[in-house]
Amino acid sequence: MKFPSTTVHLRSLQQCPASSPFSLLAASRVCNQLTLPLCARYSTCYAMSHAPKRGGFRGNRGRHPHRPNRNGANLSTQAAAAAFDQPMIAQEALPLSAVPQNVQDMPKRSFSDMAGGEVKLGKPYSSMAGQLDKALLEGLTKMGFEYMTPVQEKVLSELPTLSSDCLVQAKTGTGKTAAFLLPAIQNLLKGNMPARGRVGILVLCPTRELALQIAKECDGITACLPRRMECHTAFGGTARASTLNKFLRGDPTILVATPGRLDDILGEEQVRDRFQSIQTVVLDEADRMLDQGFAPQINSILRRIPPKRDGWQGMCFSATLPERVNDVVKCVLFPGYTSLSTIDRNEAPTLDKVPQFAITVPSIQQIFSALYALIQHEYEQDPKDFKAIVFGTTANGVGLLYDVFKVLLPQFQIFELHSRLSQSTRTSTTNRFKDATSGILFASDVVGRGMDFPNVGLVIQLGLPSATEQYIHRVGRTARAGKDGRAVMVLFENEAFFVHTNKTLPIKPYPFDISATLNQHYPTIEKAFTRVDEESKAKAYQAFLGYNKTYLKKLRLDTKGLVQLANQYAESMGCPEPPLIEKRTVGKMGLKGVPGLRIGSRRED
Ligand SMILES: Nc1ncnc2c1ncn2[C@@H]1O[C@H](COP(=O)(O)OP(=O)(O)OP(=O)(O)O)[C@@H](O)[C@H]1O
Repeated sequence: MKFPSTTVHLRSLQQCPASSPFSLLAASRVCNQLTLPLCARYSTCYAMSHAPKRGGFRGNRGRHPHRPNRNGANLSTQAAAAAFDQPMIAQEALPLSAVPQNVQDMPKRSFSDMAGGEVKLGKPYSSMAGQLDKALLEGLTKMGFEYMTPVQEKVLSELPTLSSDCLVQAKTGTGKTAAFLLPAIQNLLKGNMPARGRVGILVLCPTRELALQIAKECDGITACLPRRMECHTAFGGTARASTLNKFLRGDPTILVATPGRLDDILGEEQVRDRFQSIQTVVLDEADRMLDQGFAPQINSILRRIPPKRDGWQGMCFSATLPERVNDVVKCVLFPGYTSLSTIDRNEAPTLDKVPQFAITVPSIQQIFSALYALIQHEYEQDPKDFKAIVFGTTANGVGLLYDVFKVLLPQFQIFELHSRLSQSTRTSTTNRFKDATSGILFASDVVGRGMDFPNVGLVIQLGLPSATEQYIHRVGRTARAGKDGRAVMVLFENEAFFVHTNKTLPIKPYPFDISATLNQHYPTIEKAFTRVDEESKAKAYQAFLGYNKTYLKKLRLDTKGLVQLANQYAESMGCPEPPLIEKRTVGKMGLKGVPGLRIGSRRED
């Protein structure tokens, strides 16, 4: 294990019984709280213990401290060592008798509470008194945000002014949302508040779920302001008229929107009028917002709101900022903008503490049994509060996984989230999975970026992610806010190139050989598929063809090979013959005349 080499000024050492890592951590927290007001410089007291033989203290996922840690790391030591990046000047830790008996009495959700080690402690928010409005600080306290995360600290202390243009990169789950909301809101509070009914801050993000999540965090931050600051949302999948009505009748000082719906409602002059006092435009998941999919809508939005030269602030945030982004950010950032990053140039872009693995099976027909075996194995290793996300490649593919795995794994609470569901179902499932202590979510990329599902300990990716960045964001659904997590890819032979071509990603072969168990699962899986609707299989088959058609070269396949592969996939779903596919669809996919397809209509006349 690598420890940071920063010099540590150890001023005081307090010993406590080795058998009690909880008390140890609690003592260090109390020490931190007591020393806060005393120190002009930031000071921290750290917990460090000899971990039990095979593992260590697992952080605040609520595990028993003596349970073995599957990652094999001594986490309490790791946490303390990582935290050693900060000088220690605590005068004296308290005797253990002074530590509250119930660790849950401690402030919740503070990164300093988390023994994960990756997210180092930042300055306390209380040190921002005078720079951030008192009511905002109160809101943060209520949310349990006691210390700044590194990206929050960087943005709040290194931006030339709180209204400066910036491009900011920080790893997934490290608090970027508050890092852009705080300066933008503070900027309004210091005299730039728009008139009633006008938008002061516009946040653009790629999905509806993320828009709701950002709005919720915004409401938390502004909760203690003496005058309510309304945060509205605008996204597709909801009635346009009611969104518009709410927006026009309300006082949307902050608007969080997805590009399509905003572009649509900006067609109304009344709506455009509301943007005349805009102060800040944020692109969250900026690389996604500026890619070819969204760029036309973003450009159209930017043409309809006051021009950049009017002086509004542009903020672009993401965990992934590939080079190509620099060419396009100029639509929202003026030259000379501030670039901030908490990620070292040579560092892997994923969280260091997430062990990442890949399982490669020889044929596509083994993919379902491999996933089944993997989930079972992971669960057996760590059954308490088992909460996982399984990403599939397409909405219909995910729908199929949900259908079969709810039969295969009746002991779990199973969820599905993808674009083929109604918006109300998507919203309620998102909320239920956020609140769930355990369960398995089968998801498409609608929740691949930005979404914060607390305590997800495992992310599985089945098949190829659409890009390296997407892989990184999906992995980032685990180990958020300083917690632990693991990530596993399940690929078949032709897809294995992903691991070899992405050398910067620390993906290792899965440490347990599941291949021996695959055969024994076939009958169970076969049986489960008899309970899955044929239409669900047909849709998944078609989606499989469409998705993999875009990767033909990388998969080292021609169109004939692709159809053969899809037919094997259908066979593994228990289809006696390949599902019918409409002539029109075959044409659209560019598969006209390819042998192996069964052309015809599935609709019963
Ligand atoms: N200072 C803080 N103290 C405690 N918790 C925090 C703090 N800042 C953020 N969080 C929590 O950490 C989690 C992750 O934050 P957030 O969603 O903003 O991360 P992110 O960097 O935007 O992630 P992604 O790259 O996936 O979009 C959330 O639950 C958030 O409420």
